[in-house]
Amino acid sequence: MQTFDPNQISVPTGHFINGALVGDAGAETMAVRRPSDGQVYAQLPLADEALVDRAVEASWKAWRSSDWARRAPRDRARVLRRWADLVEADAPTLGLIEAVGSTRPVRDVMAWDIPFTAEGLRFFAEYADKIGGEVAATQHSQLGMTIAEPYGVVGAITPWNFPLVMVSWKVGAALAAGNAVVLKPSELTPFSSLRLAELAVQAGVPADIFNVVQGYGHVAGDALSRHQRIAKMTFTGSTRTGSSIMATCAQYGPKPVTLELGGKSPQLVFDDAPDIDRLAALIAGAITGNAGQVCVAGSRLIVQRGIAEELIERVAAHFAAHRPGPTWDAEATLPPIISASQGVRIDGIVSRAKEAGAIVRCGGSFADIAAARQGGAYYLPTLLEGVDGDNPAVREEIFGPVLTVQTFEEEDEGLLLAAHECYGLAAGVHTADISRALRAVRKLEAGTVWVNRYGRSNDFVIPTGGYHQSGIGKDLGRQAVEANLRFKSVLVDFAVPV
Ligand SMILES: NC(=O)C1=CN([C@@H]2O[C@H](COP(=O)(O)OP(=O)(O)OC[C@H]3O[C@@H](n4cnc5c(N)ncnc54)[C@H](O)[C@@H]3O)[C@@H](O)[C@H]2O)C=CC1
Ligand SMILES: O=Cc1ccc(S(=O)(=O)O)cc1
Repeated sequence: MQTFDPNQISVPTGHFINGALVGDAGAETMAVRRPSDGQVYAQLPLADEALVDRAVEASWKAWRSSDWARRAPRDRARVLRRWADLVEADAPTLGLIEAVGSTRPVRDVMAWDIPFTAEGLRFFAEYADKIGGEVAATQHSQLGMTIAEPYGVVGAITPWNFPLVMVSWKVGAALAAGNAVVLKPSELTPFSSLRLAELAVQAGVPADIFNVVQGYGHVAGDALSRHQRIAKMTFTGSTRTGSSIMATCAQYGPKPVTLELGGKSPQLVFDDAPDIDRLAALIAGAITGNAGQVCVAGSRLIVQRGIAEELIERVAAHFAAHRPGPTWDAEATLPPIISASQGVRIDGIVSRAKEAGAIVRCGGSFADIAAARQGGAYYLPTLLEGVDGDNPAVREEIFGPVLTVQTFEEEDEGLLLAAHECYGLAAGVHTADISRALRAVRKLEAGTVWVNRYGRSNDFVIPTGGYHQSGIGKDLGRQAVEANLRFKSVLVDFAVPV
């Protein structure tokens, strides 16, 4: 059953500058495809350096001349809350723009992405007046203090896997702290952020305080990172691109970066893990959700031998039960891969994994369904056994529904397997033994450790971010707001006669 007709959805296109959609007559454009069936559904103007400069200069002028940074934080908070309300009210439009152009099934967009976008904005609104400077312990004739101040214009570059949610996390934190933002969304999912920007203006965000430029990463994203008026960059995406942005920020600044990057997150399961049925569903869901296109996807199952076969069998049964299909198919449970080339990349890693000894327990190929024959890419949930730490499927971020399995006998052996040579984004630990769980929490080198659960709740106060090559800094939490503030030290000598 089809929940909406993708051919009936029209999307806003262009850049968003000075509170309105902006075309760019004569500019190069790109055909944007629906991931679900590979069909071109809109054209996107591509920003060059001059367009990026125009958007950033406009934001900088607005930041200097409007009262956005100077008004009481609670007044910014009120605008963000209104924005959140508009996002929820606009779900019938915003949600369909998101679902038609991304890998997010419309059911999930309405139940998760829209509420998470709105609640994320509310969370940052609540923090707007909660973070301040401090009074220092100085001699009594002096007053020493720090004052929290916004940076100015923050540059944000976001990925395609959760287009709306990622934008709300980056932009919400920066605006709450009193910054202006110029956003470059992924060129693969560019449109929902335009609608979000329209709603921001309706909510009362002053013109040019939130601008959006569209285009390729190596052109528009690079121009944004290099721009002299961009005081800080925040990015989510691959480790490779994050490193390149950081190098650019060092060369053209230096300016600070927040980077939320790749992962290869382990699910460490002990023999005594509670409720094997629930656990199997959780392990399967953590790698098939959004077809594995999640930075914190639980992509490596590391399981103690006593429970291994029973768990693997149940996880494989969940995998086999999936029904791939377009984001508008009400019965589909597995969404598409974002693009044909990403599909080829996933299949390439699986092929190399097999050459290196991996045994395919299930999946291991594209799904042959009608939407795939039209041009969508669907990869079957894949379970790979017989892998060691050198196998490409264990080492490389796949960003698809591919789970590797490794088994162990002793706790230390399991913890050793869970450690990855470069990534440290998230980890799951499953055991009924609280001491063992806490030992694992201490030993795992990961930015987030979930015990007997996996994945985010709506506790936005818990930050997300990686260790090692999985990133620098945090999205969400108090830390995300702090990362959008700089602290000025002030010392007043009031013993001086004036
Ligand atoms: N951590 C996460 O949530 C994500 C991780 N990835 C990983 O990255 C792999 C490749 O996917 P891509 O879409 O190519 O990721 P990417 O990291 O290259 O792209 C993410 C964003 O960065 C921009 N970008 C690309 N090159 C840039 C540059 N030189 N300067 C500034 N901005 C630039 C893109 O336009 C997009 O907006 C995936 O297979 C996956 O492993 C991808 C998306 C999200
Ligand atoms: O892929 C992006 C992403 C998804 C979820 C989370 S978390 O569950 O909040 O850690 C973080 C990033």
